[in-house]
Amino acid sequence: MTSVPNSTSSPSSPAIELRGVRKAFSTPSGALHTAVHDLDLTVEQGEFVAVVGPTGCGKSTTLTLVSGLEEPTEGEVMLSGSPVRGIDERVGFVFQQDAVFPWRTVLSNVMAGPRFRGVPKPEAKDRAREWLARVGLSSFEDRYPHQLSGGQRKRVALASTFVNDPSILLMDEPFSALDVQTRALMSDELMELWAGTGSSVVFVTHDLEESIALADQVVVMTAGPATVKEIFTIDLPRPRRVESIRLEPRFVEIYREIWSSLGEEVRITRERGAQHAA
Ligand SMILES: Nc1ncnc2c1ncn2[C@@H]1O[C@H](COP(=O)(O)OP(=O)(O)OP(=O)(O)O)[C@@H](O)[C@H]1O
Repeated sequence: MTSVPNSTSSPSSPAIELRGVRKAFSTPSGALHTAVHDLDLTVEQGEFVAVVGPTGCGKSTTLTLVSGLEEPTEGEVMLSGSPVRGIDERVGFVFQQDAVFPWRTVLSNVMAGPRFRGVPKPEAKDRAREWLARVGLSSFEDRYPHQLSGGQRKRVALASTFVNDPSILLMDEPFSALDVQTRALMSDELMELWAGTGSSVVFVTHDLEESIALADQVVVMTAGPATVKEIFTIDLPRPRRVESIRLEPRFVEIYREIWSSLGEEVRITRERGAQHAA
């Protein structure tokens, strides 16, 4: 997989654009399985977009296409106006599993990205320490990942991503392994870290409350193979705090609206599952 420099980017183009995208995988039996089809999606520069949809519909596949880890079978994926060709240095990832090196200290983990990108060691260390301070882990820099809590490991993963100054951030259920309270705290921290970076975020989640609390737009995908069913603009003011905003009447109203769209797709997926089981 090649790493592509960002010399052809255009600041006026959308950060991410998928046009008429289809992705089919070949299955072990030799058949083709279409994961996403007719997918058109635009994420503007600096926008936070959450993607929700029933299980197995194609949300992660959509992210892997944007990341350059997979190529579309049909259609185009563009980042800042230029087609995606392999993994792009402008893109940062945070997944459900913590992408940390278990044999490296916290500081060394956060320095890894800048070092890989050729930043001299003293500067990489300064930048890593700055981000560790932002995520409240300055006094943990000499620990190893196994000596941290799940929330702390997630903070290391966030610091390790933000330290590379990504213009695009792809997040695939990053907080789903955490307990409910830590999850809400991490969402608040993510919003604080993201504010002012100008980066565009695509955040995949199963949690509709989380998606509304975080995003500018919530994209509802259909039962698989996925396409975009509906896009909801979240007109809640920022800054937001997850625990208080979810009690606001407007939040509850938005939740109902989106659930009436998403719930239908979830039912379709469940019924299909029941038919397979029958
Ligand atoms: N590499 C692959 N080879 C074959 N099929 C795949 C591959 N990756 C994904 N799929 C299939 O494509 C479909 C979409 O998968 P994907 O992981 O994108 O769904 P998802 O919406 O992220 O699921 P979940 O919500 O459960 O995490 C599924 O039916 C899955 O089995």
